[in-house]
Amino acid sequence: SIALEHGSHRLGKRTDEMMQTWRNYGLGQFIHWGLYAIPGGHWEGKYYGGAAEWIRSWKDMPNEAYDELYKEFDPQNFDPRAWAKQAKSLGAKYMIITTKHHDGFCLWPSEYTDYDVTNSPYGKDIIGPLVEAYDAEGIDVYLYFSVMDWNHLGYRSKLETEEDREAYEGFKEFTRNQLLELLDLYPTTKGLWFDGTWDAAWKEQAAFADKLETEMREKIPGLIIGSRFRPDDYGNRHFDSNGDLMGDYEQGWERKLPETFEDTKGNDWDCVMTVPENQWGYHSDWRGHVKTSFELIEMLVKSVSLNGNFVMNFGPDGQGSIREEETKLAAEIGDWMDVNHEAIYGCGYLDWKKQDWGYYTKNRETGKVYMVVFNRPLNGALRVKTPSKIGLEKVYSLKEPSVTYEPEEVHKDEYFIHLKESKTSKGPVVIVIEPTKEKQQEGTEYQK
Ligand SMILES: COc1ccc([C@@H]2N[C@@H](C)[C@@H](O)[C@H]2O)cc1
Repeated sequence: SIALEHGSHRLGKRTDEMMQTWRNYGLGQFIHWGLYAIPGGHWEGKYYGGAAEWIRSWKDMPNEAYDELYKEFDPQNFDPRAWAKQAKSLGAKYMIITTKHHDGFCLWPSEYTDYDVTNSPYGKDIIGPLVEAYDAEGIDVYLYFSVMDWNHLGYRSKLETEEDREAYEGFKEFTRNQLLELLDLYPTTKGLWFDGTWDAAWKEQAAFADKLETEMREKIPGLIIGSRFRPDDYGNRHFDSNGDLMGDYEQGWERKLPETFEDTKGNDWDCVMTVPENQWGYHSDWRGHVKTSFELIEMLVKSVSLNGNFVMNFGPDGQGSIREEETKLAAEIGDWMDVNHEAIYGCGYLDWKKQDWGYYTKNRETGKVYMVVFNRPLNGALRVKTPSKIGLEKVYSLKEPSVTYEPEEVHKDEYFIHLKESKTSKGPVVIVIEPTKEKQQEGTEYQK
């Protein structure tokens, strides 16, 4: 292997309490909110087809016009307790909030820049009340932070001249100051979700990022930081030059999902997902495919079945309101979670053969197996193939445990479970299997 000073510092998974808690979340809420929500994907009557939070990079909108928007930021409808209550009913166990997106505007009162909420008409901290409201609902808070910062004069995407390098040193110090400031101001933060770290300039900062990550972890022991923060000695991110995972979990699944367990390399991971095809910040005119609650529930279940967390994005509008499409989805998904959360929280991958009817999840604590059925077979028979020596002790409906099933053994270690569930149930049906304990191989019995 290649000698690295700033590569992965840990082989294998973190097994501490905070990471176990993270692993068992299942469902999270992403919130993208900032100045970009004011134009909402339009400028001077023109429609912007890109991601709304990237409108500053649109040729039809001058940077100067965007950079004046902070003078209009006054979200009188902002109600953090309402947001937190909605997230609770959705069933989210954690929330990731954009403290600073690529535009550099800070939703918290930062000592290190004037480009923050205190200099907007709104004038008050946004992050603090959000952290408080979500903590009160028992939803863990994580802070999204973009290293790339279009507002800071020292930011560079690449370091070509001596002047670049000097300016960038100031930018690095500014970045460190802001991150340590965030952890001081919001000490109940459980982790950081980094973005904007693909630039060549940042990829040269292995030593700086490594030291800073260590400092942040010292400030909040157990802090959870994904693979997207630091580059290794050769500028490799997510996986170091030896192929080992950087950070505590893989942060590579943005608007896409792994297909197989092999795709996850057995690591912890999260998938962050937009409701439309590609809008994180508020866009007032969603075009193209908007996902239904069935699609989002399937992505959630698929994520959990492959040992990942699924983080659904919300983009509040410029006044601080959650749009009606997201409110409707939160209610629909929440209704399904009310009945079926046992198949999500604390669950993960089960190594039984994947079947066409849907996904298995396994509760890590109890060993209970959940069949989440998205595709009812025409013959109503759900095929289950277990590893040899594992039987199906008890099988019943999660929603109505009095509805039990007698599996029909159709081959060795292969069964049909004949669906009885009423077709009226909205969303996928979940069947619980309590598998028989693996029978001891002969001779392995310890002497009594
Ligand atoms: C270069 O392509 C992208 C795509 C999306 C992003 C940001 N990551 C998502 C989590 C959103 O914050 C999006 O703006 C950045 C660069």
